[in-house]
This record gives sequence, structure tokens and C-alpha cells, in this order.
Amino acid sequence: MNLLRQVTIDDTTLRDGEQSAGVAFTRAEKCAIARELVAAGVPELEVGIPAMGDDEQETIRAIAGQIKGQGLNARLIVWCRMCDFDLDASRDLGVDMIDLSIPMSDGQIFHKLGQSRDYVLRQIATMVPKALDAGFEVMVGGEDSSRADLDFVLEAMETAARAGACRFRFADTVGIMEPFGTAEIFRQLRSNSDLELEMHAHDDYGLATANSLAAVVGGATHVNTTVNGLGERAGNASLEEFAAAVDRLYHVQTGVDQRQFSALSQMVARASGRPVPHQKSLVGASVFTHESGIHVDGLVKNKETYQGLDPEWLGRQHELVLGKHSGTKAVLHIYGTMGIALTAGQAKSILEKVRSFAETYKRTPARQDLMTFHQQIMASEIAH
Ligand SMILES: CC(=O)SCCNC(=O)CCNC(=O)[C@H](O)C(C)(C)COP(=O)(O)OP(=O)(O)OC[C@H]1O[C@@H](n2cnc3c(N)ncnc32)[C@H](O)[C@@H]1OP(=O)(O)O
Ligand SMILES: O=C(O)CCC(=O)C(=O)O
Repeated sequence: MNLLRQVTIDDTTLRDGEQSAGVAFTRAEKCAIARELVAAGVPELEVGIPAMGDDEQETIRAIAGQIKGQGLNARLIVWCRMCDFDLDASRDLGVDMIDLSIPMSDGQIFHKLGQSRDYVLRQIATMVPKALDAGFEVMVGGEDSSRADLDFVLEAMETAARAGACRFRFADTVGIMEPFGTAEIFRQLRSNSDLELEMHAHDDYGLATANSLAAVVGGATHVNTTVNGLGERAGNASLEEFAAAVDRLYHVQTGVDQRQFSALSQMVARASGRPVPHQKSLVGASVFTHESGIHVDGLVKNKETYQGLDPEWLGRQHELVLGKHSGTKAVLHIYGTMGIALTAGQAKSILEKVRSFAETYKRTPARQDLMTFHQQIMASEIAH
């Protein structure tokens, strides 16, 4: 595997993330999310769609004013259809780059635009120089690339490069790619073009992060992500998953501070009204919580026994709890941390109470519940 040592994250929480049905950020929320993303070291943000109108443009201007005004180093990008109306709407917003999007698949070219492949190539050749003249760096967004004829995608990329674009975004718009095919496609794109290559993945089969990693293996230089994997339908590749996996599993640097992910995730969950599932990898509330007796016993002896991913990388810690699947070692350990030394017999009696409690209340007993169990067994010992 001939991997790059670095990949650039272009986070689209504020564009595709907000396209999640029912999600609508306020200007203040968008500015706050942008600030936190940049503070976490995310180098590129896709911040909105100027063609939506004055309000969206004002929000984009506010984000740009804030980021540039504070001298922060992030490239700001807007999404546009590849047409004059959208380009004109993007002028004077203070952003650096424009994504001029145009379909690559025959289905979208014919049925959505009512056009031909020749039209697409002509539009690229005409619109890219106009956007350059307007002062933007230009990315060509290849919508629905994953259902397109790859030879046509390569032709479109060549046209884009000749017209002066610096990047091509390969969009798996309907989320039908799988990792092995993705790596192969990106190898072909990489060996035929010098453009920067960005992967835009959707999670319809739960493969957005895997496909984004595969794109990097194949030669992608940039990856589009969203916080908590927000985005159209099942969402996009999650920032947290992609950044952690590409760093820890592939040793490819993103420059993003993973210890900021919990705070970012909570902020976006609140602003989007989409709570993070307890077991969502890396940022879910329960992903470093252990109940099973054998695991807790192992972790207490040496945390390496059941740790594949160090929670400290994310500024988090393991939590050990008691529940239906606990063993006596966990009971002894957890009561020990509460300053209570149990005998083996007492631990067994408490374990029975813990199991019954967990089934009845369907939750982990809290510290106060554990104190009550202890008082009960002590009272019963005195009574006998
Ligand atoms: C895969 C993606 O995520 S692409 C991004 C999609 N995001 C969004 O749609 C969210 C924001 N969208 C909006 O606010 C609105 O749809 C707007 C402002 C962009 C456009 O609104 P309207 O002008 O009312 O058009 P509407 O959305 O109803 O229809 C889309 C039009 O854009 C055209 N269009 C779609 N993609 C492109 C493209 N890449 N280049 C040029 N035109 C395009 C369609 O053909 C259609 O025009 P037509 O009726 O002449 O065929
Ligand atoms: O054309 C692009 O920039 C990608 C648009 C997008 O969000 C998608 O295709 O899913």
C-alpha cells in the first residue's frame, strides 16, 4: 500500500450535514460549530449554499468574517450548481473556494438536467474560468460519480484541470459504493489525473467511513466528513470515525485534535436536534463503559486486555459499572473504589441483587443503589 502521509478533511457539517431532513441550524449555531471545527484543527469547511438566498449568504459572510477576522487558518468553501446564478450568489462572501457541482451519471445528466455529456463538458470549460476570474479556487463537484461511466468521469476531470480547477470531488451521491471497489476507482483516478481528489461518501449501507478510508488508500487527497455523520438520508462519513481511523489504523495525519470530538459531537447533536446514540463509535456516551464480569476483571488487572482504542486519545476514560453481566471481581472492585471492603460471600449476595435490579429497572444501579444493597446485606447478616 502506497499511502500518502497526510489527508485533508473538508468538513461539510454546515452544508450536507444541514441537508439532513428536518435539520436547520441558526446563524449563531453555524458560527459556533464553524469556530469549534476550526479550533479542533479541521482545515477546510464547506459552509453553505449561497443560491439559497440572502439569509444563507449573510450566514456564510458571518462565518467567514469570524474565521478570517480572528486570523484563523481554514479554507472556506461554498457549494454551487454549475451555473451563473449560483456563482453570482457566491461573490463577496469572503470564502476561498467554490464547489461547482454537476452530474456525472447519464441518469442525472439526462433526467435531472435534460442535457447531454457534451453539455456537461462545455459547462465545466465555461464555468471554471468564470469562477477563477471571480477570485475563487475551484473544485468541480462530480455529483453521482459512483453511478457514472468512469471514462466520462476521467474526461470531465481532464476538462476541469485544463479549465483551471484544482480539485475534483467524487461523490457517491446515493451511497452505493463498497470499500474494495472504491480503492480501485481512486487508484484509476489518481493514475490519470494530477488534480486533488476528494471523496464524498454517503452512509446508506453503513459504509461511508470505510469507503472514505478506501478512497485514501486509492489516492484521495481530501475527504468530506460531517460531525456525527449528519447528512442526506443516512448521512455522510463521520468526522470522528474517519479522523480517528485514518490516524490510528493507517497512520495518515489529518491535523485534527481528536480530544475535541466529544464537545463537537454534543454541540452538533444539540443544534441539529439529533441525539447521539449511546453506542455511536468514539463519541457515544457508553462506548468506553464496561459491565461484563470477564472484561472488568481483565481491565482491572491490565487495561490492555480489553482496550483496542485508548479513550484518552479522545479525552475520555473507561467507566466500570455493575449490571446483569457482572462477576464478583467487579463487585469487589467497584465497592472497593467506594471505600467498602466486601468478603467474597458478600460480593456474591450483592451480585444477585445487582442482577435482579438490572432486569427490573433496565439500567445500571447508581452509587446510591449500591449503598442500599450493602446496607441490606449488612442488615440481613446482623439479623442472622
Ligand atoms: C447531492 C446534493 O446534495 S446536491 C445539493 C442539494 N442541496 C439542496 O438542494 C439544498 C438547497 N437547495 C435549495 O435551496 C434550492 O433547491 C435551490 C435554491 C438550490 C434551487 O431552488 P429552485 O431554483 O427553486 O430550484 P429547485 O430546487 O426546485 O430545482 C432544482 C433546479 O436546479 C437544477 N439543477 C440541479 N443540479 C444542477 C446542477 N448541478 N447544475 C445546474 N442546475 C442544476 C435542476 O435541474 C432544477 O432546475 P430545472 O427546474 O430548470 O430543471
Ligand atoms: O457535487 C458535489 O459537490 C457533491 C454533492 C453531494 O452532496 C452529493 O453528491 O451527495
